[in-house]
Amino acid sequence: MTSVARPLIAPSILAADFSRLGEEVAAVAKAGADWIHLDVMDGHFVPNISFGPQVVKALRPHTTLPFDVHLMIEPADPYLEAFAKAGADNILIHIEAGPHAHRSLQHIRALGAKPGIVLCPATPPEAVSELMDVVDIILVMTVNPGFGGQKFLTSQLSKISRLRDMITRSGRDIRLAVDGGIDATTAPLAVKAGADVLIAGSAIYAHADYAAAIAALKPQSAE
Ligand SMILES: O=C(CO)[C@@H](O)[C@H](O)COP(=O)(O)O
Repeated sequence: MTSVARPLIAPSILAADFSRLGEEVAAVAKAGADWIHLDVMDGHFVPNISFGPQVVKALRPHTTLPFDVHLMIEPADPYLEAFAKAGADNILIHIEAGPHAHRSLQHIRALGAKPGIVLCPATPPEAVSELMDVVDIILVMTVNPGFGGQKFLTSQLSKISRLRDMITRSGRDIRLAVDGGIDATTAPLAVKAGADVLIAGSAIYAHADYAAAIAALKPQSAE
């Protein structure tokens, strides 16, 4: 297994208080977050609905941190430009959400955002092997997407390790993110397997002290 020091922490606002989203974004930024993770759900690709580009745009003035926008929508292509214009820095699409991921990722880069690809738990790491030259971020879902507060799937740890090896072999600077059930117990497992971005909703927003919650996700060796 590979160990990656100093993982980035990206709070998922899905677990925030939606009646005060702007304040919630600013609060985690102040508490030491590195990115803000925004989950976009369409009620079709995943069985839940969250928000669209207007909310991303409304939140943009509340922090200068990068916005990591995870599109759980199918199709994604018609909406890429709207999310880029709304202020998304990273735009991530699912490999399972359409046949032309390569084209979509190139489009995201042309829009001026960093392209990312997301894998559901059932998808093998090799599914993204032909995309290594066009992605800046690979996101391994450690739960089935659609809801926060689910249990971390330890079955995904070997996938993280294999993707870390694929990234090393590519020679490219690709971030390897994990999302779903990340807390103080599972974060070190994901980092040991090779993850360098930890996305967490409940483990941060359900905590009274956001700074302490973010610090608790950082492995001791990364302090
Ligand atoms: O994309 C998703 C869920 O589909 C995640 O970003 C969750 O929002 C993470 O929530 P926790 O598992 O950390 O509560």
